[in-house]
Amino acid sequence: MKPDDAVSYAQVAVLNGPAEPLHYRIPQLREPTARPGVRVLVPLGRREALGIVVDTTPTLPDPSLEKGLKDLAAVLDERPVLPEDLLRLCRWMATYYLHPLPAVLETALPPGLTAKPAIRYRLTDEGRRALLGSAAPSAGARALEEALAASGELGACELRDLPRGWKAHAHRLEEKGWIRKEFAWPSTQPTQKVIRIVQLVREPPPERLTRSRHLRGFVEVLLEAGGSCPLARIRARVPNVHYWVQKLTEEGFLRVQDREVLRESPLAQEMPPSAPASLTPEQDQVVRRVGEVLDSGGFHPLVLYGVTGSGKTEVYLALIERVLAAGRTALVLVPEIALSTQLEALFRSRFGSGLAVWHSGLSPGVRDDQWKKIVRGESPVVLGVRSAVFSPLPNLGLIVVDEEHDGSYKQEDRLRYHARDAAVMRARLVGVPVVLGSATPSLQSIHNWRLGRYELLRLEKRVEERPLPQVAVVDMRRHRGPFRVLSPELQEALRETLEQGYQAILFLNRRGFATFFLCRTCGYVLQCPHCAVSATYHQSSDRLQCHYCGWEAQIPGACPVCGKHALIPFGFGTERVEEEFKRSFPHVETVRIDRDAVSRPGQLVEHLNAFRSGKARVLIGTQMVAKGHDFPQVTLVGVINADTSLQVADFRSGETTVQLLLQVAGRAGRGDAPGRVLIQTYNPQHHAIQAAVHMDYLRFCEAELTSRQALQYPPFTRLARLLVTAPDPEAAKRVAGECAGTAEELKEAFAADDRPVALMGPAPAPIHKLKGRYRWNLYIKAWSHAHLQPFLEALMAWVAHRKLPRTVHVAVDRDPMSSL
Ligand SMILES: Nc1ncnc2c1ncn2[C@@H]1O[C@H](COP(=O)(O)OP(=O)(O)OP(=O)(O)O)[C@@H](O)[C@H]1O
Ligand SMILES: [Zn+2]
Ligand SMILES: [Zn+2]
Repeated sequence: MKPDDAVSYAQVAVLNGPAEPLHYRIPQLREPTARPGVRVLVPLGRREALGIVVDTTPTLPDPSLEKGLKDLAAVLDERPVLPEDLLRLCRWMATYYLHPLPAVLETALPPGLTAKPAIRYRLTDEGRRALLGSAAPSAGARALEEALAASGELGACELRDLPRGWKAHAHRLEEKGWIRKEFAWPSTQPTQKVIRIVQLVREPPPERLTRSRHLRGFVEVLLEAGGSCPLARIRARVPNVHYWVQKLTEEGFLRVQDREVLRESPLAQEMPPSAPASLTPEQDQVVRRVGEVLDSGGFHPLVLYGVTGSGKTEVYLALIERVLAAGRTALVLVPEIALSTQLEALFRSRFGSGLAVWHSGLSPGVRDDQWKKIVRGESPVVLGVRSAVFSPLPNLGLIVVDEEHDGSYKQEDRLRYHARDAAVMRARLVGVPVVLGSATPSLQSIHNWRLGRYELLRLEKRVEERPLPQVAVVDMRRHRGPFRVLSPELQEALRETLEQGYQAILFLNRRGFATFFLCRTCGYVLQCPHCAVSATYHQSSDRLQCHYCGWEAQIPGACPVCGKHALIPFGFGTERVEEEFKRSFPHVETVRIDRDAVSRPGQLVEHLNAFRSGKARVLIGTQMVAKGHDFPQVTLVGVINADTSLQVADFRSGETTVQLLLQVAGRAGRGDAPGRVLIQTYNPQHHAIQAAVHMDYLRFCEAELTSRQALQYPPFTRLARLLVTAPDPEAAKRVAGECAGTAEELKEAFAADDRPVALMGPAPAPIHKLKGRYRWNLYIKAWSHAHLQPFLEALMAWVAHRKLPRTVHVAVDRDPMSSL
């Protein structure tokens, strides 16, 4: 029974329901009780929907809501699936990214937890006795009772076939305690794995052991295993094991227990725990400083600016060990699966089964199990990509964001969140330190350090006195033909490196063979029919492919515009690099890593292993190979075309180019031999390229910040993008125009209020058409978050009120990283 002062209203975010949470009455339910973070079933219109309780209150904010208020239909969890801090994080994200809260919660939870359960009714013992002879009031009720009496339990299929009236009766029977409602997640809840553990409670007397050889064998296996072991292990050595288990259990010598086995990441390797290396003085200093911060408690953002190969990972490990020793938990984010698989082996060797891994390469079943381990506190360390920021770690003590500058942390569809920013917010909500590590920290983090908001910690040297690599530029304006792919300088360097027995990485941020097909007669470029981008040619499949929507086609014999047979391939990607390399070095084994060559994480690990073991001597790849990897035998890195990221019309292109170049350069010389880097470019004097050559990141940042300030770009201002898309080009243009008109009016009102806001656009997005939808951008700039937030809220309120056609979408991209 509920005490009188108990809460009686729940605010529920209804999945696939309205953007705003709805109120429901909490009925005098039996256990479990409704509280924030649990899943519930609620009536919504004529259906029953799944929701998450986000708040409970004793009164309604507005008494007039009472009318028409409905009861929660069922509470599905005994313990919250979302702990309090995560719920707060989700609410913050819904506000900040102007995204419906139910959709945010759906992003935060593993897929298995957001599916709607099926209902089953089961007859209780009491019900079985009472039902006989009870008078059912309707045909539906009678049918329900008969069906229950016949089978004892009814699932969705059987219930569907019952005549009307059974629902109300089921409710009555449930109130009386005659039937019990149960929930099952049939399709998404993968079958659980269970193992049977046998435990020796006391040893059988020696005279019995001497009498039976099998019993002796049975007990020996158990004793060898330290008193308990999986039944399967005994079965392998002793016949008739079930007979013995039953007999010994009855006599009180044994105890049998079923234990749920949680599935692990398929990429995890079990390795004996490795002893931590002794830290370098620099590493030690950093660990001590963060240790102080951990001891004093509270939110504290730190930037760990450590050059490539300075041993940041070892610092993270030492910090995590401290956190674990204090009985708390730690979360480590990495930008990509490729990096997760490298760190996973290392982390596993230190933390064993205390490590949970989280990325999209895991099957839904494994993800559900990792989630369970985390919630139960069985995995105090979580390593994962972007969405791991939602790991339900209890008692969180530290968050680490590795390669914090990396653009992969930004999700570019649906909920357009930045996992690094979300991680910082989570650390703030929980009140713990957050370490943002990188050899090339984002300008935003450098800016926050200069403002005194973040503390900067540095690792200026590589471990073991290893030098940073020598970087040189190859001016590609002098080279023609195949030399445009591999310049004579790079070929010479490759030859030397391979002769000395070392390895090389060739980096190009474009996959495929040729990046476009041009008609030599009329100049037409073959395009994807669904996107306004040129189609890439893939030689391995001899087909054209769109890298944005996946469209594929044969190469047309003639130009679709002028009909001449004059189509020729231009530009090149990783596939062509591999071919050119093979032409010059036919006997050298290579491995290619890009999204064509590795379609699943298992393959990625295979390729990385082939390179690590030395079976492959040269690694060719896209940005998947550029960062974080630690291959000690690599002494040469070749950047095939440093200009690809400079060509992007974006105020961040300088920053991303330097970061990319320094990161990929940092893969060279991480072992005993020094490394060197050749950067092929058509813009040798560009300041971003020069900064990479001189490895002078901080000076680049100073210059770049000065120019950003002059131009009033982030991080000195706050930016949002309104992205309007529609299948009809006119509709997209019209709605973008209307949004801009409303934004103009709002701007006036804000200006009158001394809250200046600037607008840019509307303009067609650089990729004007994507997956069959036309796209328009409107940029909104403000000088503080406090001004931008209400502006965006007002604008989106107008959009919601305007009731646009269903096919037109208006999305907010907060702190946009991409202008495409
Ligand atoms: N104290 C130490 N003594 C000896 N070797 C170390 C020490 N700390 C780290 N290392 C080794 O140095 C190498 C580089 O370390 P790590 O991969 O952590 O670099 P990083 O700082 O993360 O670089 P990047 O930014 O390029 O990812 C690894 O092989 C690691 O095992
Ligand atoms: Zn043509
Ligand atoms: Zn396309």
